[in-house]
Amino acid sequence: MTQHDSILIIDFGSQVTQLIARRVREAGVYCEIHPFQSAEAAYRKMKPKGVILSGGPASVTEDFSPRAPQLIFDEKLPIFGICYGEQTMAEQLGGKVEAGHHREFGRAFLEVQKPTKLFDGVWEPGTRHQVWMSHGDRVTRLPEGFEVVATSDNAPYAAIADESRNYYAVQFHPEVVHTPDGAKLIQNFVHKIAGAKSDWTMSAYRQEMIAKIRAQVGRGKVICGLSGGVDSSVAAVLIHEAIGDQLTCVFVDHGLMRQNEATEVVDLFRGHYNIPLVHVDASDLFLGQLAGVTDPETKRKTIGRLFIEVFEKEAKAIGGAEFLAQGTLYPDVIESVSFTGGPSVTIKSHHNVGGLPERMNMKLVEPLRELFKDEVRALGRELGLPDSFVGRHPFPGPGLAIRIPGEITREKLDILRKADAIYLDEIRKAGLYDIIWQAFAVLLPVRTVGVMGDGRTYDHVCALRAVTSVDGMTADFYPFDMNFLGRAATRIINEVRGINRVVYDVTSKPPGTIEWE
Ligand SMILES: Nc1ncnc2c1ncn2[C@@H]1O[C@H](COP(=O)(O)OP(=O)(O)OP(=O)(O)O)[C@@H](O)[C@H]1O
Ligand SMILES: O=c1[nH]c(=O)c2[nH+]cn([C@@H]3O[C@H](COP(=O)(O)O)[C@@H](O)[C@H]3O)c2[nH]1
Ligand SMILES: NC(=O)CC[C@H](N)C(=O)O
Ligand SMILES: [Mg+2]
Repeated sequence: MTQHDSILIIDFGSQVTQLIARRVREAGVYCEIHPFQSAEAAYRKMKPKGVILSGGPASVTEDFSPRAPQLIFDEKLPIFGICYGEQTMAEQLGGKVEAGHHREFGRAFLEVQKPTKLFDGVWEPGTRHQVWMSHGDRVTRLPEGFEVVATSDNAPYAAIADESRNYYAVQFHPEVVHTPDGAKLIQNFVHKIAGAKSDWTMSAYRQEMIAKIRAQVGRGKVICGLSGGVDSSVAAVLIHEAIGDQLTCVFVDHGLMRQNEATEVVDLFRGHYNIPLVHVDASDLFLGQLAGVTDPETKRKTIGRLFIEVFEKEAKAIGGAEFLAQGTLYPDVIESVSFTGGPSVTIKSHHNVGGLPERMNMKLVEPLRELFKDEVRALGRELGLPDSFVGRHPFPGPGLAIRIPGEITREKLDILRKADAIYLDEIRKAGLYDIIWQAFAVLLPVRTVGVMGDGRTYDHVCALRAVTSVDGMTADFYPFDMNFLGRAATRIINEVRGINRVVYDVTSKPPGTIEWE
């Protein structure tokens, strides 16, 4: 891979470290997040132009709290510390931090005291700006060479700088949208202070990945599970561009797809691409094994196992394949090494084909593992994928199975497909599809009494869900206007036999999850 100018982000476990990476990438600069424990090795490998230290839950006043590797100071790199990053920087360079009695959470106002390269073209001395804070500790003595460049009511050292060494640190979080000018400060750091060039473009990425895939795969054969979702479609098209017909895609119709989805995905794909695509109708297999299953985890595990069976069979049918392509994204990679990980509980076993390669003895091809979802979409556009693929809402691997709490039957699947199609149709007509991150209908295992045409009905309840999100990790319910909801509900009840009541889900994540199971 050609060497890009890059920024190393050292993670101390903040909930929003990924946002720092997004802001740096938006500035056109390649970056990687590494936990503080392995940051030194990452530094040696990456040779970054600058380092950003993230926030984190620990307190530098505690024994054995995390520190940045001494190497980054010895190497005289430009450094930008954020929150915990400011605190550990201050401590490591000879200043002092105290566990504060002045906690600040949420919105705060910053008073700019002095001009700095960090504020260049963004903030003038003497002006006030909204920032977002989330801290209990604070810096109480500056290390030598530093001066205060901005203050807030509860953080006299809200922004500090040692311009001669290119060291900058802030107590607030510039990476979140609640700091409206934060992205510009991060841009100033990566461009004006660290001097990194904006060479992180999807067209460069495409060329590099093609070379990399060719080098990895050689004359080998690759199979790729194609769902019609953004990630697997982009991965398939990119790999095909690299190795042509050494790639075979497999679309598994498990009978849990939305209305017309199987034909649409297969037609659209075959219509646009000359990529060998096997369409497996496995609905009898999946629905048969799911009969009588009501427990959400058992459903998910059954589906995961059957996916493996089907892939194994298809790989054999093409005479074996040495490689399995997956649309793994950067957030998946980070989560699996996350510093905050600890003994976390399993909320739900997300279906993915992660278990496949070991069982099938295959090597992984993961051309998207350095990208965020929005970058995958940009790469998809760069590759000329139609909007019908690139702009699609995510759809879970287990499909409608996890949108029918309780037992799954063909009849319930039919009812849900119709309701879901009407709901999405109304969303498109209202021009909301691209604003909403994900929307779908859920068929509840509850029947209620209604009256239609003077007759009594006793039918299912349908719940509608729509969320806004950035990456699916957290989400808010979408605040539809009541007229919209009324319109969608009326159409569903009138047009779908089997549903006589519609409700709207107003739960955010957390505490809810996006899917119901
Ligand atoms: N019906 C399917 N047939 C074949 N492979 C599938 C199917 N459903 C899921 N997969 C595989 O599982 C992977 C994970 O699914 P996931 O839904 O996370 O990604 P996606 O469908 O590619 O994109 P999106 O998240 O936008 O839906 C896919 O990339 C694909 O390889
Ligand atoms: O490929 C997938 N396999 C799964 O098993 C799965 N479960 C949930 N999802 C999708 O992930 C996002 C977050 O969902 P949850 O808040 O319900 O965990 C949402 O976008 C969900 O649709 C899945 N995707
Ligand atoms: N968000 C943070 O980085 C918090 C840092 C530190 N834990 C504090 O409370 O001050
Ligand atoms: Mg999907």
